[in-house]
Amino acid sequence: MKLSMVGTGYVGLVTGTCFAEMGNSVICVDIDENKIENLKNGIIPIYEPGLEAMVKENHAKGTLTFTTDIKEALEATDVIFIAVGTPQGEDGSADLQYVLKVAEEIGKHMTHEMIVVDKSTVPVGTADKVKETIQKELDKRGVNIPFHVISNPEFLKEGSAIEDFMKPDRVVIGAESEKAMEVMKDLYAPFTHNHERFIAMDVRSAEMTKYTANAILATKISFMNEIANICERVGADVNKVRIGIGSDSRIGYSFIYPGCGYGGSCFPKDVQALNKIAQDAGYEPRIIQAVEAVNKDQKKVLADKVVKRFGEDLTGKRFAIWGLSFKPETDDMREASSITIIDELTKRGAKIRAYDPKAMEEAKRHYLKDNPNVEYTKSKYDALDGADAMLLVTEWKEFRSPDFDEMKQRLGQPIIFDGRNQYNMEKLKKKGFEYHQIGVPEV
Ligand SMILES: NC(=O)c1ccc[n+]([C@@H]2O[C@H](COP(=O)([O-])OP(=O)(O)OC[C@H]3O[C@@H](n4cnc5c(N)ncnc54)[C@H](O)[C@@H]3O)[C@@H](O)[C@H]2O)c1
Ligand SMILES: O=c1ccn([C@@H]2O[C@H](COP(=O)(O)OP(=O)(O)O[C@H]3O[C@H](CO)[C@@H](O)[C@H](O)[C@H]3O)[C@@H](O)[C@H]2O)c(=O)[nH]1
Repeated sequence: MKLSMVGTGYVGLVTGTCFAEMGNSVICVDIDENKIENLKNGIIPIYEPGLEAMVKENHAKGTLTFTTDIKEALEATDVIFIAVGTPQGEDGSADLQYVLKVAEEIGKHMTHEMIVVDKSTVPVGTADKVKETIQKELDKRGVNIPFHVISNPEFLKEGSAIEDFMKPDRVVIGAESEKAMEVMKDLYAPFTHNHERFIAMDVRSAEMTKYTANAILATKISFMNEIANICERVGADVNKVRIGIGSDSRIGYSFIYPGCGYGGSCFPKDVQALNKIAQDAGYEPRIIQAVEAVNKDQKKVLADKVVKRFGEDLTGKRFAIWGLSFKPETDDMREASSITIIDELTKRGAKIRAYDPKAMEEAKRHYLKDNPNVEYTKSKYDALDGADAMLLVTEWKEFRSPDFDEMKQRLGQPIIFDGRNQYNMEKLKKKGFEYHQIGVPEV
């Protein structure tokens, strides 16, 4: 099939590349000239395991091409995906300006019948807005070209995006047009043929499915963080409670890991967008509001523990931070808990030495660029030298089994605040560490 992908970010680049890998011909479009130029030269804008090799291979074969010209893409293809950002607007709602701008461009330049697939996460009713926008442009041109707008929300996770896309739990398509639904079935057949994973529905339900999936996952995390906060106040250990409940298959083990809050480009904005969708429809969504409120506080919990241990004034103190990205296996810093934690510590006078396997450039360039109290180190151990404590914020694999003897030698004081409950409490205590976790009573 001949496809275009508008927006070559995490979703667009991964989706376009995976479709090309399955033998389709894909044109990726982005307004960011620098990004497109880099992609043409084999420079990948994001870190995502397995992506670079796949992009280069398909680009070399000519099945994956890059352009800033949507006109060229519209002329050469029959299906166009919209995969641009839908960031949080000032009132919490999803900002649709990028999606509608693409719709406008489609209406201005389409030359033949097109299937327009919305892959961005958008509020219920957006497909209608996309349709109206395209139609308005066609009317201005005085042409009558048929088109179908359908919804195909994306469920991939950063850090395992290729794997998630290649082996999806499900593919959700919302479409009113049978013709468009059949085209989508054919397109996704190589990804869904082993099991019945293709789920067809109406457009509005498909749009709502995406927000519901993210909101329930975020709810599990905030719920478990709340349980963790209760556990440590009543002398229970959330690590044991987690295993105790996960063994019930109705509850399950996934997404019940407590920690220093959820981040990323999706949960924070999508939970708030769902709140706004509900309010606009005249409903006050109390659970969803609580999920967001608990998460906001949870991002401060690790810093609160440091303050409780060292006092409000942290002048003259230095802390090592292990992990900056919002989760392992990505360089994405959007809404990362590390930003809140570092801000809480440095505003009280502390200095930070941070290490992350992939996200330090991103942190330096954007997210922590205005904070002069943060230094970056070449290795995880270098961050420890003389520090008053180490804070583990992101559970990268290389932090899972560190050399605790070297850590003890390097740290000024053998103190660890673990925001992801990675180590064995008894063993660390025997080695002479003071070790703090989330949801475990302080002794
Ligand atoms: N990141 C994820 O893991 C993930 C997963 C599922 C769904 N989503 C959703 O997918 C959408 C895209 O997210 P993302 O993380 O890939 O975003 P992103 O910010 O990484 O990428 C968006 C890209 O769109 C480009 N763009 C903006 N306007 C454009 C235009 N008019 N024409 C062409 N290109 C344009 C930008 O330059 C950018 O490269 C969002 O709605 C998001 O909520 C994201
Ligand atoms: O038990 C858990 C699981 C996750 N997290 C945190 O939750 C955040 C999000 O993690 P994850 O869901 O793995 O990453 P994302 O790449 O943001 O993926 C989510 O958001 C995407 C964008 O909408 C969806 O497509 C995915 O299905 C959905 O999992 C991270 O900060 C994690 O540290 C926890 O604190 N505890």
